[in-house]
Amino acid sequence: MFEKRTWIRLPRNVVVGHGVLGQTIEAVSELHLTGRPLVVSSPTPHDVAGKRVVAQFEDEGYDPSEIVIEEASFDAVQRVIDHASDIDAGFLLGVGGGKAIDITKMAADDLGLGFVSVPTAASHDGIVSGRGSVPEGDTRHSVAAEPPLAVIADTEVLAEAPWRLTTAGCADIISNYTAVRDWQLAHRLKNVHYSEYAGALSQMTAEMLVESADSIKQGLEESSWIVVKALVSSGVAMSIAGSSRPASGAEHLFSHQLDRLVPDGALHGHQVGVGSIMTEYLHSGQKGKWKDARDALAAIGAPTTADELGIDDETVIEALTTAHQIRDRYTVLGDGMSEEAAIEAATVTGVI
Ligand SMILES: NC(=O)C1=CN([C@@H]2O[C@H](COP(=O)(O)OP(=O)(O)OC[C@H]3O[C@@H](n4cnc5c(N)ncnc54)[C@H](O)[C@@H]3O)[C@@H](O)[C@H]2O)C=CC1
Ligand SMILES: O=C(CO)COP(=O)(O)O
Ligand SMILES: [Zn+2]
Repeated sequence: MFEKRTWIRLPRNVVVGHGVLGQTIEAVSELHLTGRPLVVSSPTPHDVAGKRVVAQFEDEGYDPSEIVIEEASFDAVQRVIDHASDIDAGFLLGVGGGKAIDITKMAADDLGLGFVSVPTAASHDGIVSGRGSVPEGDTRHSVAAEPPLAVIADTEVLAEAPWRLTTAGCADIISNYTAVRDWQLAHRLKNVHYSEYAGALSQMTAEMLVESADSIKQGLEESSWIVVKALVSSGVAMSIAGSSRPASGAEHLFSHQLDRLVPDGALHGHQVGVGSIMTEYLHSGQKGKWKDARDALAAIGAPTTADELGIDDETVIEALTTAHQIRDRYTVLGDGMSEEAAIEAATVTGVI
């Protein structure tokens, strides 16, 4: 008997391009969201976009409220939930980088309210996904949450963000290669469900980004356009899979572990990029494709070494040898790397 079922949740409106922040009300009103909007952001995104979003709602006769959060934590999610309840919010808009968007996504999910994603940086592929990612103690939670009903990605805003945020977004996409390899490995060894569509979409997204590397240049708004479309595509792959598997393998475990060891370390995308050079080596050996991963990252100006991440060699080795513990996700790291093997992988690939 045929019993397969799937339920793919996707945003209804994905609005990308020059000046689209000015269409926020239009994109939202099409969704029939009612009640008070709550605009959630972090300090800089509040200044570059959050204030404008609030002003637009005021001009249109809504009664918006705002809250600025400083860090990604379950406490921050709770503060947003409490504030939303106090003001009787009708829907939430997350304005900012990955952390502000994840916090808002998770709060809206808990409250059962609509959520709109307004990225101010093309720095990660959570802008569209139905996942929220929050650290807690020794672990990292990647929790299912309703994806945004709408995404409003203004390339004018994204292009004015510090360039390193855009190269981080590129690296988050380039890491899809190793994420998919880990997923396929887990499928073969552990019978983890693998979606051919999600895997192929994720891989193709990385290929298209790498092929466009020559057009991804600082100061070109076109670059934000290319990167944000890749981030949307990667987020859709996660939605199809119903997990972050297509975009998060051992290179992400490595990065999450670095976040614990060095809380104010490097950007998420940059860390996963460097991680993917090493995990590609673990998959395919010295003569394998790790150089392609490194060259693709170097071509867009993303870090390829521990030094460029600003993280010391010992911490990289500690993160590599302990990354498998951070969550129950089978990858090429298996049940852990020995210190000698980690040093070998990091040295051969030039990471340390
Ligand atoms: N839910 C999901 O599927 C995914 C979640 N993530 C999560 O996202 C987070 C990483 O996101 P990031 O954006 O890298 O970090 P982030 O949210 O900390 O932002 C990095 C910095 O950029 C600043 N910033 C943002 N926009 C700016 C602008 N226009 N101008 C000036 N500064 C600006 C922020 O204020 C912050 O200081 C991690 O927690 C990661 O786990 C990443 C990928 C997928
Ligand atoms: O960063 C992500 C995909 O790029 C999300 O992955 P996690 O599930 O590992 O948080
Ligand atoms: Zn990521």
